[in-house]
Amino acid sequence: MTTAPLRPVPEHQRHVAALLAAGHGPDRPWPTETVPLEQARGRVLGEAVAAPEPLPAFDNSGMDGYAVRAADVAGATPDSPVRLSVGEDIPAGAPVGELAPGTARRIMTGAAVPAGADAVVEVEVTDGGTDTVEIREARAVGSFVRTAGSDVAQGQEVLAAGCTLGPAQVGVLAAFGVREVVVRRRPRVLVVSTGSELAEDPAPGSGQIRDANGALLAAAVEEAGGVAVRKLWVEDDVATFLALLDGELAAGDVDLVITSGGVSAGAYEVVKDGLGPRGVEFVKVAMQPGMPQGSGLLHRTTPVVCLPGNPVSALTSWEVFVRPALRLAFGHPRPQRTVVRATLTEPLEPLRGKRQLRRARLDRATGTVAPWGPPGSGFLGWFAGADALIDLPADGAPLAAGDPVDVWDLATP
Ligand SMILES: Nc1nc2c(c(=O)[nH]1)N[C@H]1C(S)=C(S)[C@@H](COP(=O)(O)OP(=O)(O)OC[C@H]3O[C@@H](n4cnc5c(N)ncnc54)[C@H](O)[C@@H]3O)O[C@H]1N2
Ligand code: MOO
Repeated sequence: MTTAPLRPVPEHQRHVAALLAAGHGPDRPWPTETVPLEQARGRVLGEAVAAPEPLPAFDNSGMDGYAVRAADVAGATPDSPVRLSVGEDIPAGAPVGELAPGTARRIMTGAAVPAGADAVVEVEVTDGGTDTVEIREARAVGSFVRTAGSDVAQGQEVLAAGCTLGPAQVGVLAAFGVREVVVRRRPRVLVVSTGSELAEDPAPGSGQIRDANGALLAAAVEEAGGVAVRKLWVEDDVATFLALLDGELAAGDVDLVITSGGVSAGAYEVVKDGLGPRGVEFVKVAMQPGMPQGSGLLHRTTPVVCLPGNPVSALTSWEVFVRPALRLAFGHPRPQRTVVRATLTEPLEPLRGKRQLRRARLDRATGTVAPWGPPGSGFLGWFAGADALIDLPADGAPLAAGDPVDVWDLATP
């Protein structure tokens, strides 16, 4: 058997990224949809939002105290306070009139500053009076007055297209009375697990296992900002597999197909045997885990990425090839995981000829990283206890405890 050279990881990353971005670009951006504000958290904003009104909408008090004319209290000191008669209270939410010259009005935080007032004196430097008030310190014009538009001016771009909507962004939209938001449509992903060993029954029979990859990849899709439209299983039968894919794609609601299993060198490689003749490319990438990979277009339009079946290989391949490419395609502002430099807690030996991604635990406080479990691709239990991947370049010198390494922080949003 001849062996083709392994494809370098960056080359396959570019390949998958180009595949997923095909058909989208500045002229044909990812489609958008309108969702209620309550469902917008975590979504990518589809178009910029300009402030429909100033924020705050009216001059209001930043303190509980007294609305005054600064000139009326200009000479106030603790030894020589100024006494003013107190007009009607201004609680927050109350409509407000004017401030008569030479008087003060009690005002609460957030209440509208009356016309004529140009400063608020906080209650702490007064005697708190309700008929008259003794003011013990002068305050400059504008003190504790939050002027209209001082946060966001009317018409100002408050959120840029392509940002993600977290609590602060959702909050500012609510402050403007925005009820619906235009967001990028979540990429719709069909997840297909392959393998006759996968049991549908709760109790697998002899030689059978449960489908871990379906749930794992559906969760990965959702975590990346996509939606796993359907999660299916198919046995190792090429005709059944192809019929299933053709039927699913006919529904027209799938942006990407992810398969797992059936891509290596065995006798029953359903994915490779079924999709190879349809032009999907199967290669070996210089990576461990995740060496065998497939990618191409189904029906000339829908990208398919075929991941290896070992669960650790499937998830690592997802992280390295699919997640960044998918997020880039639909315009997520942070397609990549954060990569940090951290100090190894124990020695590691890089592989010859393959880049290796080792499951690890990252201590973000101390900047240290501990390999977590063996390097083999069957150790899903160990992966479940990890929160990072140590990225070891191929052919590196042996690393000692205390050496710095690149680490992908899987906890990054
Ligand atoms: N002779 C060779 N054998 C293998 C090679 C090779 O180059 N030459 N590559 C190895 C590598 S590396 C990997 S990775 C695997 C990839 O295998 P496949 O993608 O063909 O996957 P399967 O054979 O179907 O399954 C592999 C392994 O994973 C389990 N599996 C599959 N699907 C699921 C699932 N949905 N949930 C849980 N576990 C799953 C499956 O039972 C196998 O144990 O090939 C090596 N072999
Ligand atoms: O390359 Mo495979 O994904 O290690 O086991």
